[in-house]
Amino acid sequence: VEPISLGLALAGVLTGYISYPRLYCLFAECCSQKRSLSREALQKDLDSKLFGQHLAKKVILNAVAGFISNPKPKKPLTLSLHGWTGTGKNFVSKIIAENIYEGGLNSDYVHLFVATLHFPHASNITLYKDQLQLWIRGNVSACARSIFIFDEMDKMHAGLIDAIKPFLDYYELVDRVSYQKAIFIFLSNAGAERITDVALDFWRSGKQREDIKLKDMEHALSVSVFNNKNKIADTTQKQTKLASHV
Ligand SMILES: Nc1ncnc2c1ncn2[C@@H]1O[C@H](COP(=O)(O)OP(=O)(O)OP(=O)(O)O)[C@@H](O)[C@H]1O
Repeated sequence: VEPISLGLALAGVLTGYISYPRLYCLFAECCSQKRSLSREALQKDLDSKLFGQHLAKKVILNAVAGFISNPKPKKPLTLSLHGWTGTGKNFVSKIIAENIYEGGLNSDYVHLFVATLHFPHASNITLYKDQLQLWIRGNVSACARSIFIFDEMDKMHAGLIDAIKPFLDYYELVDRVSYQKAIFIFLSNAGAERITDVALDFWRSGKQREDIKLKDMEHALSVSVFNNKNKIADTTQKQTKLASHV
């Protein structure tokens, strides 16, 4: 085989490989999922890995599976997870990410922000706002199904939470970009005391933990948020208002 013909053939194959997305996606991570999310696989993961969180499991399974199977969601999926440290909020976010992208938290399409790490100085709030909005816009432009996880929401400046708000509404386009397929997950310790109180009340009255219904927790969270007129409560109230699933 002549070197020139061989070179041309190789170039042809490479061009075909790069220009044919499905083939390319066999070897590299792609925004369009390699496998669509399986409700059964997510349920299996939640059941086998996440313990003692029957309410979170149910809400997360229905919300995530329902959202991913909807070809035209009207707004992004927004989840707000509350609880004491070490109760599995980051853990369950990882499970969600892994069920959508093989790379999980390491995927190019999954972005984790930690309030105290990424936005430490209240004096830089204007800069953070601009950077965060540009980051979200850039990444959703590149991949509509981007996942953004915000940890320590209770420590996040309320102004920064306001900066996320425009992306979460029922807009078809914001500055020519659609955010309707994106997923936003907010994690915080806020409301944890009330959640424990409810669990303790159930235990004292001889009921099973699994008897706790979502409405019991929703009521407890809203009471704890609205009764506290401090800064943390303000950010928590904003957080729960941002989310369609708490
Ligand atoms: N409900 C749970 N089921 C199974 N494992 C859990 C659960 N909760 C926590 N873990 C284990 O503990 C580890 C720490 O939990 P995780 O980081 O998810 O807590 P967190 O709620 O996000 O805490 P923080 O508020 O401090 O961020 C997890 O990586 C996991 O191994």
